[in-house]
Amino acid sequence: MLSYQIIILAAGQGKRMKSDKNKQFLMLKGKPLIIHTLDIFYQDPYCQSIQLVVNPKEEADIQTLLKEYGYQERIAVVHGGAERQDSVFAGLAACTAEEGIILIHDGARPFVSLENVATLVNKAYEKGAALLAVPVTDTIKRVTESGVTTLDRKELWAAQTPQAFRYSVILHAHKQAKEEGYLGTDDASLVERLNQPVEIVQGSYDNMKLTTPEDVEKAHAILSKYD
Ligand SMILES: Nc1ccn([C@@H]2O[C@H](COP(=O)(O)OP(=O)(O)OP(=O)(O)O)[C@@H](O)[C@H]2O)c(=O)n1
Ligand SMILES: C[C@](O)(CO)[C@H](O)COP(=O)(O)O
Repeated sequence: MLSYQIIILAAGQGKRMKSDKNKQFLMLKGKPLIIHTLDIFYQDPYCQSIQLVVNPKEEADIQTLLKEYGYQERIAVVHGGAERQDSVFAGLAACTAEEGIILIHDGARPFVSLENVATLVNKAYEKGAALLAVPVTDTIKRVTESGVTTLDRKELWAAQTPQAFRYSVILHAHKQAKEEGYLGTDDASLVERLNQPVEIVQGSYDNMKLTTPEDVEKAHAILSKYD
């Protein structure tokens, strides 16, 4: 098994969660969301280092949490930017070893399995870029000025994180996107637009991102399965 570095993103505003505090501080079964996510990678012996990207205004609260949960080794706190892509770029710039495999993961996805992470890392090593994704279960309509059409569901996958890359591949893709003013909704899309191969690794529907208040109930249900 190969080791990897990971960038964990927690510098967003969590606006869609409509909560009084940022979503990474939301308590799930007595523990903050961001700690649930960190727990996963802290127990992985193949995780060499963590760049935790945060909003500078929340750094003090994050540092308090890291101290409380004893997470101070192998972790560096980095300041994020206005867009998710800016935060990833800050994380990439802060990576210590500028080679090997780098994972990029949403702090708001606390249920990824280490089994899926291991498959993903191997695939990225082999192909340069890979992401976890799940087949879309809805019927998806494309709505444009010329009307409504139905996309072929067999071809549709919902992108998740982690997404994994050889460091040189993702750094180059981010630099190109920055230069050209391109803003993507994930990191794999920055590699795709350079016509470089990106592989899908089938993940789990449990690897949800907590985005809206309804997701908190779903997250509690997932956690209950492991009680
Ligand atoms: N400028 C940003 C924006 C997002 N993120 C992180 O990227 C992940 C996925 O983003 P999303 O769920 O969209 O989070 P927010 O941007 O915080 O949510 P919202 O769009 O509702 O404000 C989150 O863990 C979030 O903290 C980040 O590090 N920096
Ligand atoms: C990369 C990602 O997880 C894709 O699902 C991303 O964080 C999506 O963010 P969004 O703002 O909820 O599209």
